[in-house]
Amino acid sequence: MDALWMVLLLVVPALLLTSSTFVFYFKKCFYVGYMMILGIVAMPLCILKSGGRDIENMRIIRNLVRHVKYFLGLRFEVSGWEHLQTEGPYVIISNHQSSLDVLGMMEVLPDRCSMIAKKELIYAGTVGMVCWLGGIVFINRKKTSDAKSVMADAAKTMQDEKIRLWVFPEGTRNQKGDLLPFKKGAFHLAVQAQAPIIPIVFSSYRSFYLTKEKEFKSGSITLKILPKIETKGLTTDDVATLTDQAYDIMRSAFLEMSGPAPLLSNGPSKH
Ligand SMILES: CCCCCCCCCCCCCCC(=O)SCCNC(=O)CCNC(=O)[C@H](O)C(C)(C)COP(=O)(O)OP(=O)(O)OC[C@H]1O[C@@H](n2cnc3c(N)ncnc32)[C@H](O)[C@@H]1OP(=O)(O)O
Ligand SMILES: CCCCCCCC/C=C\CCCCCCCC(=O)OC[C@@H](O)COP(=O)(O)O
Repeated sequence: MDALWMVLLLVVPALLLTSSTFVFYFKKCFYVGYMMILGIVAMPLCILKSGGRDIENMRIIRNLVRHVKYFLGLRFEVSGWEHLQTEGPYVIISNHQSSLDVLGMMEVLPDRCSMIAKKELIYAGTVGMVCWLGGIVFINRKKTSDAKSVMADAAKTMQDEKIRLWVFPEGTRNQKGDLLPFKKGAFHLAVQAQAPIIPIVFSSYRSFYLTKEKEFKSGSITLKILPKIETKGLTTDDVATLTDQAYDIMRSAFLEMSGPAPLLSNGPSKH
């Protein structure tokens, strides 16, 4: 009987820990569960600091989230810090591979910067509530006219309240090894606010995080902050060119940092 318990208590966990599928699900569940717990901690702190929804709450969120990378075995290397030394409002754009991107965002998130997110995120329990408290702008991706009007309001707020917004121009998570064509919302936003765009490129996660293969190892992520793209004087007519310009710059940086894309059946096209 004792031997059976020995097997159950030592061998089974040892086997589980060497199973990459088990580690994958364990780390993912830990990430979601721990972020939910951090959400419980963040809520009262945000309410006490600002009394409700306020972009200043992002400082609390940033400070609370920054240590999570250690539990997941992730390291971030950031280059181009000087490009974030820009006064006033701007739009940050970055590629989007996974919800793990939140950890990288919190490494470099400037003051008075919130995000544009899909409206479904507000229902993600305590994380959703904290997103609301942090001033995240929620858009309905299925209704372009609604999303456009929310983003037009956001452009005005950026100017009036000197805030920055982070947008994922791919519009969805993507781990195909190349950037998806960019949606135009981020570029309309920057032109409407007459604010520069600061591109940030996350290197590929494929050396440590593979969703199909159920692998989640320790790994290192490079974040490259690129020089700002000015939009002063640009109008709606310039948005398509601006989108192409940002896409080309970010795609080159992504491929340079991450190696060439794996062969896809349909190669990337711009729009
Ligand atoms: C303590 C624990 C707590 C932790 C909390 C941590 C917080 C972390 C939060 C992290 C948040 C991360 C969230 C990530 C996401 O949710 S990504 C998904 C949501 N984001 C986006 O979708 C942004 C990118 N999408 C766009 O910008 C789209 O353009 C959109 C506005 C949504 C419209 O969609 P769609 O119609 O599909 O796009 P098109 O680009 O093809 O546009 C169609 C035509 O409309 C014109 N357009 C677009 N936007 C605008 C605009 N703002 N103003 C005017 N016109 C606009 C566009 O030009 C197209 O017309 P033409 O073809 O040019 O004629
Ligand atoms: C319906 C709820 C939305 C799912 C969120 C699940 C709960 C997550 C809880 C903890 C994780 C902590 C970080 C949360 C931030 C997640 C942001 C994110 O990555 O959203 C996905 C969105 O960019 C694109 O969605 P799609 O790929 O188009 O789908």
